[in-house]
Parts: sequence; C-alpha cells; structure tokens
Amino acid sequence: MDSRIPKSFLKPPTRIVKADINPKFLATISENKPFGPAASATGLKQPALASKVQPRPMLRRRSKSASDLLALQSKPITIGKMMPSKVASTKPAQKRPALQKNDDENKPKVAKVKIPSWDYKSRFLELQKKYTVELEDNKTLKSKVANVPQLEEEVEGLRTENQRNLQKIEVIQENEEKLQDRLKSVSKENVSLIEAVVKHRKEYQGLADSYKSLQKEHNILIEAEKESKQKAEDLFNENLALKTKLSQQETACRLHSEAYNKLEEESKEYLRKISSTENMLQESTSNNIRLENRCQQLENLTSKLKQDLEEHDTLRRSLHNTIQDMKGNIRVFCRVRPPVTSEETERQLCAIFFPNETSLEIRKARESVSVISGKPVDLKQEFSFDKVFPPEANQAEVFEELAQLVQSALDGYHVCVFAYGQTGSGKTYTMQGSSNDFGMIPRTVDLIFKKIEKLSTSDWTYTVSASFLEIYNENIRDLLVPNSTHNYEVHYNEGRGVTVTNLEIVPISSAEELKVVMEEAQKNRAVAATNFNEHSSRSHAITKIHLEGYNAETKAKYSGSINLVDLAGSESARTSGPERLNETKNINKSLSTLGNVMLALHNKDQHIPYRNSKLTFLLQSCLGGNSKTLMLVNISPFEECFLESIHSLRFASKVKEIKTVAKKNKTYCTMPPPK
Ligand SMILES: Nc1ncnc2c1ncn2[C@@H]1O[C@H](COP(=O)(O)OP(=O)(O)OP(=O)(O)O)[C@@H](O)[C@H]1O
Repeated sequence: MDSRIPKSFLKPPTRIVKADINPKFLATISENKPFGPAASATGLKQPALASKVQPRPMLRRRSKSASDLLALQSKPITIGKMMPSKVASTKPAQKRPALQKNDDENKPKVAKVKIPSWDYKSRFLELQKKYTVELEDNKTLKSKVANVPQLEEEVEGLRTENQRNLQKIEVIQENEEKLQDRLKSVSKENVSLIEAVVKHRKEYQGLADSYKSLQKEHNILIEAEKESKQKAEDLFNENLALKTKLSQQETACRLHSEAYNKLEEESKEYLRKISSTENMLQESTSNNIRLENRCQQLENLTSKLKQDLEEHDTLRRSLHNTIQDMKGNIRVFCRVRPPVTSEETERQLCAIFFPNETSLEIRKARESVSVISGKPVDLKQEFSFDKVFPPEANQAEVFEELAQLVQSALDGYHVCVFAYGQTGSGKTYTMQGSSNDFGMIPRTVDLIFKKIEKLSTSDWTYTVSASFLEIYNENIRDLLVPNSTHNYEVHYNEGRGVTVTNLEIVPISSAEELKVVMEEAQKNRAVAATNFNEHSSRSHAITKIHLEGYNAETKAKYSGSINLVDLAGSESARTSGPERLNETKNINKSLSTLGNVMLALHNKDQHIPYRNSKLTFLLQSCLGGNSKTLMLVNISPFEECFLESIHSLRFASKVKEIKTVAKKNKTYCTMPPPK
C-alpha cells in the first residue's frame, strides 16, 4: 500500500439512510403531532416515543452528526418520573401499580403474614397502615401536580423548538440527500480512484521492480563499463607495446631483409667462387700430387740438412769452445765504477786512464815526493786484462762478454764468474744490478731460458735447478733455508764433482721463477755495516744454476753449470773496523787461497790447494778441468781507495799475467789528468 495515500481517503464513508430512522418517529415529526405528556394528555397513545424518545437531546445530537441519530434510534431513552406522574394524574388506576411497585421496592420489606379472616382487628390495623401510606403518597402526588403548568410551558417551548428543528431536519435531509448523492459520486470516484490507485500502485510496483532490475542492470553495466575501461586501458597499453614491438620488428625485418639480400648476393658470389674453386681444386689436386712428390724430396733434403745441422752444431760447439779456450779458461775483466752520489763526486779521485779496451793506468791525483831524493815520484801503475770497462760502461756491455760463457754452460761446461774487489767497489752492482739496469745474474738467467727455447727447435730439452749459499766466517749457510740447523759440509766425488750436504736445490721452470727465488736468497744474505759501505756484504754469495741438456734426436746429454760468485769485500784489516777484524781475516784468507789456487792451476802444479778454504773447495770443479772462469775485478775511483785498488789489480794481474797482451789502439779517459 502506498503510504502517501491518506487512509481516510480509502476508508468507505458511513452511510445514513432515511429508512434506518424509525418511521413512526419521522411521521410524528413530519405531521408536527404532539408527543410526550401533552400527547398523552390529548389521548394520543405514543407509548414508544413517550417512553423512549426525548426529542431535545436527539435534535441537538442530529445537528452534530447523522450517526448520532442512528445511535439514538437503537438506544432507549428514559424521560424520568415526571411522565408517569402526568399519566398517573390522568389515569391513576392504570399508573398506580407501577408507582406502587416502585414505592414498595423502596420501602422496607415487611414479612407478609396471612391474617385469618376472622381476625378483624389485625385486618383493620393492616388497612390502617395502608391508608397512612396512601395518604403519604397522595401528598407527594399533589405537590407534583402543582408543578404541571410549569411543565406544560416547557413542553410548549419544546414543541416550538421541535418545529424549528424539524424544519432544520428537512433542510438537513435535503442536504443529506445531496451529500448522499455527492457521497455516491465521490464513492464512485473513490472506487475508481482506489482502482486507479491500485492500478497505479501495481504499475508503480511494476515500475519499481523494473527500476530495481534496471538499477541492477545499471550497476552491472557500470561494473561492466569499469571492466571495459580497464580492458580498454590494458588493450591500449598492449597496443602501444605491440606498436613498439612492431616498429622494432619492422626495423629488424628491414635489417634482416637487407642482410638477406646481402647474403643472397654473397651466396651468388660464393657459388661463383665455389665453381671457380672447384676448378682450382681440380688443378690443386694435380698440383698436390706434384707437391707431394716435391715434399718427399724436401723431407729427404730436410733430414739431410738436419744431419748437417747436427754436425754443424757439434762443430759450432767445438769451435766456440776452442775460441773460448784460446781466449783462456781463466779470464779477467776489470771494471771501474763511477762516483754516484753528490758526496762521492766531491771526494778526491784517482787518475785512471784507459789506453785501450784491455788495459788501464792508475796513479794518485797528487804527485808524491821521494823521501831520499826529494824528487817527485811517478806512482803510475799499468795493468792489462782481457777486458777493461771504464766507469761509463753499462751492464749490457759487460754482459756481452759473459753471454758467450752461458753458451759454454749449455754445452756442458762448468762456468764460474767472480766479482772481486774491495768493499763498495761495485761487485754487487755488477752481479745483481739495479731495478732499472739488471746485472750479470738476472741477465744470465734470461739468456739461459732464451737459449733453451731456441735450442728446443733442435730437439734439445733442458732441466734447470738452482741453489743459493753463502760462506760467512768459513761457515756455509743455505740462503733458501736461513734458519736451518743442518750442518753443511763440502764433499768431492770424481763422478758427481763437488756437493754440499743438506743444501736445497730447487727446480726452476722459467726466468721469472728463478728471479723470485734469487730475490728471497738475496734478502737472507748476511749483511753488516763497515767503514766503507754501510750495508756492505761480509760474505761470499754463490748462486749455482745447474743445466741438464738432452737431445731426443741424437740422445746426447750435457751437464753444465754456472756459478755466479759475489765475493766479500777484499779490504785489508787496516781499513776495516776492529769489530770486523775476524770477518776480514776470514775473508782475506779465502781470497788469498783463491789466488793461490789459481796460481797453482796456472803453473800446473801437482797439488792444488783447493781445500785450504771453503770457497776454493766449493769451486773446485769450476776452477780446474773443463771449467771456464771469469774474474771481474771491481775498482773504486777514489783516491783514498788507491792502495786497495792497486792490491786488487795486482791480484787480478797475477791471475792473468801470462796471457795479457796489451794492445794500444785507442785511449780514452773518464777524468781530467792531475795537474
Ligand atoms: N758501474 C756502476 N754504475 C753506477 N753505480 C755503481 C756502479 N758500481 C757500483 N755502483 C754504486 O756504488 C755503490 C757500491 O756498490 P756495491 O754495493 O755494488 O759495492 P760492493 O763492492 O758490492 O760492496 P760490498 O762488498 O760491501 O758488497 C752502490 O751504491 C752502487 O749502486
């Protein structure tokens, strides 16, 4: 039901029909007949109306609503005691019993005792009582009758009013009829409206349902729209990505097609080439046969050449060593070092002259005066060696001479290179060199491995191993095991030569590896401060490189070695400090023994005093037999070192005195001659 439609509008109206009103009452009213006490007085019998209807209240109510009239009709109205009293006054005999009855009801009930007929007295008394009562009633009625005229006036007034009311009723009835008609039409309208409302409500319900379903559809459509929007967005993005991909693929496609075209052209070119190659192949095949025959001839020639090469190699080795032998198995080179520091350049220098490549002259800067004659004494000393290197000679020049001995070592000789000289004369520099100008040892190592590589083409393979030791105060120390507690003893065996017990011999596969091991040994070398050189070495350091060669073709075997010896400083005890006296004695002892050994070898003495020092005992196989020895005498250029320099040069001359032949083809000097 629609709440907007008022309930009263839908409720059917209460209908008042004329037929519902008592017809007698209406007749009375319409004929304007008197009713009530007046009617009774005129003899009109209207007991129903007289007893039940009380016009005034009824009319008053009608003016309020028609429904009140209906209620009045069905409801009995009591007029009161006035009407019976009026009736009683006109017809007392008829009315008395009712009144009597009422009075009897009000009176106290006395038990009625039946009085015998013979009891007159009692009957009399009874009657007397009744009489008294009747008298009382009579008095009451009389007082009521006295009020009758007043009541009649009231009745008259009421009748007039009744008349007016009847007229009003008529008017009202007319209006009512009109209203009834109106009501009917309104009812009809109402019914039709209700029907319309119902119809509209149904339509409304239908519309509401369809609205709801449309709403649902709308929501679904909104959702679908959202999804569609999302899908559209996704598709848009996908489309963009695809477009990008498409453009990339188009580019790739274009490139591919270009590449394809290129390839096609290349393919055509190749096909052309293939056909020409096929022709060439046929030619080549025939050439090949010819070449194979030629190859066979060349192989025969190669094997013959190889044979020749081996013969030449053997010849070269023998010639090389013959030359070396001719040069002398013990050769002496002299090297004068330059002053290096600013402090050194301010020091007084000796006058050293280099008349040629193999000799030098040395004298003091200041002329000495003879104590006996008082005349100046020329202290010039001249020495000849296999080679003399002035201060400006570099490491490469010195190594040129040594390099030939490396080949001898690979040919199965024992090679020994000494660096001899006083402390600070440049022995270590010559042997080790500096980081930017390598000395003899690193250059020897590089050359060994270069030559080994070269010889590998002639079927030679070499095994390289190395050992590092030092002799300090006539004790041997393994420089690769510095804190070893082993006892190192030198032994000589005819077959194996000189060996040192417990000495570490490490296999080496490359020049770099050998250099690393050498660096470690160098660090472990005993170093002590002296008067001449703060970090001068006080021991003899011996680097021994063992070389074992094998030719797979000829099955030839060579076993050689190179001993690179950095001797301790050769200064006299006079020039070294007292705390180094013992060291110096030992050093000098071993160096003088070295000189003696060399002299004995030169004189071809029966007894060679190798065992007089550890140094000579250790180098026994390098100093005699098939060994080739090179002594590098290092000289300091300073005047204060003059005597030590002379001492070193004399020692070296002893070693070389017979062989040295001075040749004066050129002269050059590093310093201005003394004034
Ligand atoms: N030919 C040279 N050219 C340049 N500098 C050199 C040369 N020879 C030696 N020196 C320098 O002279 C100084 C002493 O040389 P070195 O240490 O080699 O002497 P040494 O004889 O080995 O001394 P020690 O016996 O104490 O070991 C070093 O600073 C070295 O660099």
